[in-house]
Amino acid sequence: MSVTDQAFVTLATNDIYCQGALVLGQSLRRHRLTRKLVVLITPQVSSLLRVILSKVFDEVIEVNLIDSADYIHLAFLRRPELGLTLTKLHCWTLTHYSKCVFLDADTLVLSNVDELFDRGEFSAAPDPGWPDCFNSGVFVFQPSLHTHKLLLQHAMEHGSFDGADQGLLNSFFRNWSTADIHKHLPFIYNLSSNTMYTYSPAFKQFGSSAKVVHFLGSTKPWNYKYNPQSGSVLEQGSASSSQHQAVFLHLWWTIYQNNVLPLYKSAQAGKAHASPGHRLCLSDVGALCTDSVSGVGEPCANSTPSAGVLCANSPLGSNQPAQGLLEPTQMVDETLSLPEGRRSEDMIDCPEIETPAVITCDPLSQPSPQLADFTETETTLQPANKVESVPSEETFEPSQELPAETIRDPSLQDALEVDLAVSVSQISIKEKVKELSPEEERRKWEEGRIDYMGKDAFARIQEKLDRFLQ
Ligand SMILES: O=c1ccn([C@@H]2O[C@H](COP(=O)(O)OP(=O)(O)O[C@H]3O[C@H](CO)[C@@H](O)[C@H](O)[C@H]3O)[C@@H](O)[C@H]2O)c(=O)[nH]1
Ligand SMILES: [Mn+2]
Repeated sequence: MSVTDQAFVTLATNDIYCQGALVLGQSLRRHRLTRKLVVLITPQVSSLLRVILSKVFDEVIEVNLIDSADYIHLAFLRRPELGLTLTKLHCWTLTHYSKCVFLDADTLVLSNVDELFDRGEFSAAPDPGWPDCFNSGVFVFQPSLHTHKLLLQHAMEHGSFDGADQGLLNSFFRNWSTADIHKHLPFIYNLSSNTMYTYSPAFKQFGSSAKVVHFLGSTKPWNYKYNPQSGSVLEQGSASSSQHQAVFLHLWWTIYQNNVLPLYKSAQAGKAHASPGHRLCLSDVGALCTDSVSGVGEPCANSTPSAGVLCANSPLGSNQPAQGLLEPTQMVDETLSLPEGRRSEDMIDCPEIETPAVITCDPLSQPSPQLADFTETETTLQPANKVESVPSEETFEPSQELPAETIRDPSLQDALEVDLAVSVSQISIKEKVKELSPEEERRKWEEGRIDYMGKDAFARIQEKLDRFLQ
């Protein structure tokens, strides 16, 4: 039974978080999806990723952070650090749905969660760090322009105690912890991956019923690398993960490999029809690199969104699935349900992306991956080269208050585009290193945005000086 006036909603403000949104979308499709799938994006998201998102989501809706005509703009001028926060709040504008479930792009759905739609606004699960507050990574809400307006007003008047949406929503829905126990979602609907090992016995007892896992915190699944041959997730740097978490990380990467990467391939196949500016290639060394011309910083109205991409400024009224320009070509398992109008015969294999014949650890093929006996999994975690890890500077750190002078208008933030490196033995998702013009470099320095760990590191500067002095 399909319910067209209810939806699962997520948010991705850049191409890196889009990877998470794609895995989340595909994980929802694996479990008898009966609601619409919606992703909110901002202008920073490249046109290539818009096309790919439109293959998984029924609606790809661009929301603009800055709208000079309304009070959001004014709010931003005063409280720019709430940028991402307010973007999440835009989900209340989806008034063509009667009820929605918001899921962070760093969540992964493990089984059908339709029963969440039986709950009312505002339902959420306790935050593991402070259980009298809810975690805003999974919540049930009722779209309403009135609530949206009240939330923005609240943001302007009171700010947010953690500088982000979770603090704001907790102070707005302040009686959540006491008023109605039905609005407390069980923890299994938002199982934070980093708490699994802080209370292991509980995880052992209840972990098998987990329905949504949340990779909360600064290290996201896409910060790891994956060896498709051995089925191992390669850990980066000093970040450690528990054996429990390893199973979920492995599941994330398996979905990424099987259900997301082929979408890039099909985008390549159809690029002749897509807007110019995309580049998707397999280099000599077997790396799959993506390139695109994104409408960075362009206002919604002036940009030319890809087919299937709606603008928040445009009338929202269509319940039609967003149809991309390209034929859907997904390499998925039979249980995966496709959006309306998409035929499973369209699925093709992806020969260039070399996948191993045997994946040694495939939790998807097990009856219940989350039930797996962890001592039996072959998932291994190995340290990976830290230099190649995704820089974490753009990662959302809720507790981290940025000094005011380094905060910029979020609509002007650099687009975070991805470099996918896919070889027989390794898949990695990296932020694309962009060559900046000397003017851009200078602007970055003047704004205090100095890459101390990277190209502006003292050792690099010294190298340059040495070369100059030779
Ligand atoms: O650059 C970014 C950062 C975040 N997001 C979106 O915002 C969500 C929240 O960010 P995330 O990095 O997932 O934050 P968490 O590590 O989960 O931290 C906690 O704190 C955040 C700020 O209060 C809340 O939004 C989260 O729900 C809460 O779990 C993401 O999942 C995305 O959907 C982006 O699209 N781009
Ligand atoms: Mn999150």
